[in-house]
Formats: sequence, structure tokens, C-alpha cells
Amino acid sequence: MRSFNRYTDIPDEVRGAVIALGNFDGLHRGHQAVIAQVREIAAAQGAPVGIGLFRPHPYRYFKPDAPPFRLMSGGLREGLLGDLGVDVLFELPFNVALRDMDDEEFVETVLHQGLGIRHVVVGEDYGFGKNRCGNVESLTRLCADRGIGVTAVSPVGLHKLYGKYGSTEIRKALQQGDVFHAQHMLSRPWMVDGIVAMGQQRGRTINFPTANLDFGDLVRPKFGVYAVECHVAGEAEWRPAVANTGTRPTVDGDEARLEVHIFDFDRDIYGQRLTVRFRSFIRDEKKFDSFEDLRQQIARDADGARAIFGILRKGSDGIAKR
Ligand SMILES: Cc1cc2nc3c(=O)[nH]c(=O)nc-3n(C[C@H](O)[C@H](O)[C@H](O)COP(=O)(O)O)c2cc1C
Ligand SMILES: Nc1ncnc2c1ncn2[C@@H]1O[C@H](COP(=O)(O)OP(=O)(O)O)[C@@H](O)[C@H]1O
Repeated sequence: MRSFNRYTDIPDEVRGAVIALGNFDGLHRGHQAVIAQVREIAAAQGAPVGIGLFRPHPYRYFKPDAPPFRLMSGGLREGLLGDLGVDVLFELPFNVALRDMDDEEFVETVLHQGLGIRHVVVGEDYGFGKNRCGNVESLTRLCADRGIGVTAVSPVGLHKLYGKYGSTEIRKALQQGDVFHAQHMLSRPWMVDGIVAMGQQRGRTINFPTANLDFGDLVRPKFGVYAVECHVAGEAEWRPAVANTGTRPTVDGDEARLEVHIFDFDRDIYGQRLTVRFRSFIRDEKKFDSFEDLRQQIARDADGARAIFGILRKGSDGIAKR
């Protein structure tokens, strides 16, 4: 997949693309249906499959102080877009110039002159342009004037049992610790990735070293303990682990963090890229009276997570214990 962070000087071979416009945060089942529609139209026209999104997320641009809300890092989103058959990603810089374009200017300057788009796919309720002055009706008219096709897709991914598939619904599920529901809507486990950072180095003193990640602008899941799997960059497998998310009240932590203790693993991975996928909620985070009480609870949590993965704990002799 090729990616561009501009809408000028676009090479000829990626002009004429069929694109979906949106934020695609999470790339959930609803997003996947929209992208499938783009693939279908692009295949029929022999055109590149494209995505047009804004960076930073317009919500963040307008509300710099709003709480973290993203469902995935830019890197994960890019990787998954490639897996979904997207050939070209236009990450349009959301700045004063873009913010101030009305619907006609956006279609003319960005879609037509800039990217040379052939066809646009959006959701029925899509709004765009200065103060959201543009909608599907104006987009269709302005695009038609320039020979650009428009397809508006009706809400996709309604599920009779689980309701709507949407980024807001997934955020809510994660804030309730309901990683199963989030996983269902995403069609994959919820994942957090980042570079392993230094902590207070107390974990190793109780035989539970933990690799630490910052959530950055990602939504905070319900604080507590989870069974997770970890992927260390460069390795082939996902390693089972137990994680804590939260502010670590027992040791007076501050910023919310994700800490993972990877089972049967002993390596320095500071500075390495780690991806964590959430499998199951175990318990709420709490403040313990002593570090020793916390240590004992962590040992029980680790056994609980091992049980979820169906793996046994190895004793000091290296033999699995019941
Ligand atoms: C499985 C697990 C569960 C944890 N649960 C809690 C908890 O309920 N409350 C808490 O204050 N800290 C909890 N912690 C965080 C520990 O306080 C933290 O990992 C420990 O202080 C070591 O971190 P450090 O090496 O950065 O100092 C948990 C850690 C793990 C690995
Ligand atoms: N099983 C393991 N799970 C996670 N990290 C491990 C493991 N074994 C060794 N490590 C390493 O130890 C570090 C964590 O040790 P810890 O004492 O908890 O320090 P910190 O407070 O800096 O996280 C990790 O960042 C990683 O490099």
C-alpha cells in the first residue's frame, strides 16, 4: 500500500482511484463493509482502491483537551488497511486550510484537482466541509459536475443480537471491560501497540517483571486485570500474558499505563515494539494495603490468565505444576 500525507503532486498511477472517505478508527465490521464496496467498484473500473482520511482526527483538532478516544494507533490502522486490499491511503493534513474549505472547495481542490478521484464511497450520514456544510446530497451534485461518481452506503453491520457496529459502541464496551463485545464488533481482538518503556523496576523484584506501554491517545479500557497475548516485533508467535491497566493505586502511580507480564519469558525488551491483544477481563484494579498483598494477588491473577489460555505454571524445576 502506498501512502500520501498531502493532496498535491499525486503521481499519475494513483490518480483515478475509488476512495472511501471517513476516519476508519478501529476498522470495525461497518468500516470493512464500506471498504468492500470500494473494492467492488474499483475492480469493475480497473481503478486503485483508496482511503481518504484526516490527520489529526478532526475531533482531536477541534477538541485538543478532550479525553483520549482513539481505538487504534495509526500504524496498526495502516497495516490492516493494507490487509483489506487498500492500494493507496491519502492521509490529508487537517489544518486551517482544510478546516476552512466549504463543500464545493473541498470537492474541487482536494478530490478533483488534487487527488483526481473517480468515485467516492461514504456513509449515508456523512458530513464534511466548513462547519459540516456538506452532506451526501451536495457531495453527489458537486461530484457529478466533475464526473466523479458517489455511492452512499446505508448503515452496515446491524446485528440483531448485538446492535450497531460503531466506534462509539466499541469505546463503550472497552470502558466496561467487555472485550468480547468489542472483539465481536471489531472482528478481531482489541489491540494496543507501542514501544516498551521503563517503569519503576519493582516488577522484577517480585518475580513479575512487566513490560510497560503508554496508551497515548487511545481510549482507556476499564482499569483492571486482563488475559492478553503479546507480540514482540520480529517474532512469529503471540505469547500469552497477564496485564494490568490503570494507575497502580497501591504504588501511587499517576498516568494510566498498560503493563504486561509475559509467561515463561525472560528477555530485555525495553525499546522494542510490542503489540498486546485483549482476550478476557479478569478483575477490577484496586488499592492493596501492602505491596506483599498485591504480589500475592498478581500470582493468583497470573494463574487465572494461564487457566484461560489452558497453560500450566512451571515450577522452579521447569516441570509444569497443577
Ligand atoms: C497482573 C497484575 C495485576 C496488577 N494489579 C494491580 C492492582 O490491582 N492495583 C495496583 O495498584 N497495581 C496493580 N498492578 C501493578 C503493580 O503495582 C505494578 O506492576 C508494580 O508496581 C510494578 O511496576 P513497576 O515495575 O513499574 O514499579 C498489577 C500488575 C500486574 C502485572
Ligand atoms: N516475562 C516478562 N514479561 C515482561 N517483561 C519482561 C519479562 N521478562 C523480562 N522482561 C523485561 O523486564 C522489564 C520489566 O521489568 P520491571 O522490573 O517490571 O521494570 P519496569 O518497571 O521498567 O517495567 C520489561 O520491560 C522487559 O524488558
